[in-house]
Amino acid sequence: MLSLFPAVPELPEGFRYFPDFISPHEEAELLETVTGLELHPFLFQGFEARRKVKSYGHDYNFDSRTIQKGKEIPGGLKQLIAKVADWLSMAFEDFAEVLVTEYPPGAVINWHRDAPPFDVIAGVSLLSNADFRFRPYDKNKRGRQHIMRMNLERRSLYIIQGEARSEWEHSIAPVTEPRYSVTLRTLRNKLTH
Ligand SMILES: O=C(O)CCC(=O)C(=O)O
Ligand SMILES: [Fe+2]
Repeated sequence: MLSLFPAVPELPEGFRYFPDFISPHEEAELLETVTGLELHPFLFQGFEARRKVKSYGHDYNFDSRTIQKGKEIPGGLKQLIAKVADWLSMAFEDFAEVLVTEYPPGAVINWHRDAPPFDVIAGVSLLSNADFRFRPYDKNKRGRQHIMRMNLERRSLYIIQGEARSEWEHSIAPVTEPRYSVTLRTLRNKLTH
């Protein structure tokens, strides 16, 4: 049963985790959609990461640090977006950006906070589990004991907002099996175009 009570109370404030947010059938349908998309290696300051991405709705450019209107959201993702919006009592349109990421075996996402223009982050995991980590953003508060780890299960949903968004960074350790994620993000300030 899905419940609004956080399943992982010891993780940072503002992080919520809901295992089995989608059914195996919904996961299979989403996998059909995401494996049919043309993803490209994530590029940052000329460095090519092993994970592949594609964003829809709006695009954040990491080099110019600006946000622009992007590609149309694929039909096969719309039901998921509606389900997440419903679950959070938000509107479909609140999710300005939809990011699809593919992690081939060995791929990671390094320590980061998501880009400043975004506000709430919702992540759905597909195909395999991941070793998801948090550490304080403030270097002075960091130590080995401050890394919090959790097993992010396939078909789960997580939400990052509040302190988990502003005071903590997150990362994913090298995956051992292929994994996909669909990340939905709201904007801090509504765009005028
Ligand atoms: O794959 C995930 O669930 C995490 C993705 C992520 O942290 C990001 O794209 O900012
Ligand atoms: Fe992130």
